[in-house]
Amino acid sequence: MADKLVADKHLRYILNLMAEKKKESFESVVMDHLRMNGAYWGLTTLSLLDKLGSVSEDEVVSWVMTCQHESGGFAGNTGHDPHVLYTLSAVQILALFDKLNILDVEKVSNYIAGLQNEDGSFSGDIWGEVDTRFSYIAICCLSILKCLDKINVKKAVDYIVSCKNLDGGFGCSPGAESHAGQIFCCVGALAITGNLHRVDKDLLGWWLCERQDYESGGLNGRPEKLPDVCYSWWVLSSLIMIDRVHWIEKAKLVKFILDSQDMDNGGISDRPSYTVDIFHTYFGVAGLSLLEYPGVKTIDPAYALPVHVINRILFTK
Ligand SMILES: CN(C(=O)[C@H](Cc1cnc[nH]1)NC(=O)OCc1ccccc1)[C@@H](Cc1ccccc1)C(=O)N[C@@H](Cc1ccc(O)cc1)C(=O)NO
Ligand SMILES: [Zn+2]
Repeated sequence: MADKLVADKHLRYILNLMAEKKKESFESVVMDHLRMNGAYWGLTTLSLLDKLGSVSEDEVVSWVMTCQHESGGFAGNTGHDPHVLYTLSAVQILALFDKLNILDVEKVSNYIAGLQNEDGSFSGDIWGEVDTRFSYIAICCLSILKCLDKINVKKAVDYIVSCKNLDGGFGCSPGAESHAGQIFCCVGALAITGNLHRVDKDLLGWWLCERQDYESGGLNGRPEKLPDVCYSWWVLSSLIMIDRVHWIEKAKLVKFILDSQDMDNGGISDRPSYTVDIFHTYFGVAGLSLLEYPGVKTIDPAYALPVHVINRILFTK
């Protein structure tokens, strides 16, 4: 049982992973093709713990830039194919280091805008898979780059609203079942574009607060599923964006996350006494940030970046 966040252990866990990356033994962290996402998860966790200064900014930034494709999009690793998933992670990493100025913003924003379809939806890459995940990624990325005017926001919003279900939730496409991850994407995109009035906050708030497991205090992603630390982010950020976070028991959720830590070697797993990974370490710390845990910097629920980073981007020239 844990009674506090062992931040120093998590710091050491992440720095070891990054050091391992140098030895290219990447399998132990996240699959090679997800490396850009893994870097975003690790670096954002460091930033939330106010330890971003522990890594070499030049080394990280120059590696990120080796992943940019001629199309303007970013790949999950050097030489891989570009995809919006990795393009957002790359832009978020540059934002963390206040290095957006090194980007050819025109090229990156054209890559993303080029993936909007006639019906307002977005494809993830040139192969055309459509999913509301990609709507969120496109809107979040273009908003950080201050280029939302490059897409048809009205059509994008109308497409997202067409994915709203009778339970108040959202799925990956029209008629697809509600899932907390997709709900985060749709609510986040609506929040960024100032369209939260299109959400039925009480109906959705009810579906979301039902995700909390009475026994463990953890949150699951769908009815009947097991609670999982990463839903501390997908469900909680959605509840905060629609102003219904008081409908869950925060203290019990804090305990669920703290009990999922590896107290000796650092890292957080998807539930108590399982194997840790960088993905759940990030979403556990981000969840604690949303729960205002002491010593963790505040994260923005829509942009999934520290609030001081968002303020620097959106409210400076
Ligand atoms: C691709 N992916 C997932 O599918 C995770 C898997 C999982 C973790 N815990 C339970 N399942 N699921 C996930 O992120 O679900 C949230 C979500 C679902 C749909 C849309 C948006 C978010 C994880 C990676 C992962 C794989 C396997 C084990 C742990 C992490 C992932 O990269 N998630 C992305 C979001 C995402 C989600 C699903 C995708 O098909 C692609 C991307 C993310 O969080 N980026 O910052
Ligand atoms: Zn998980």
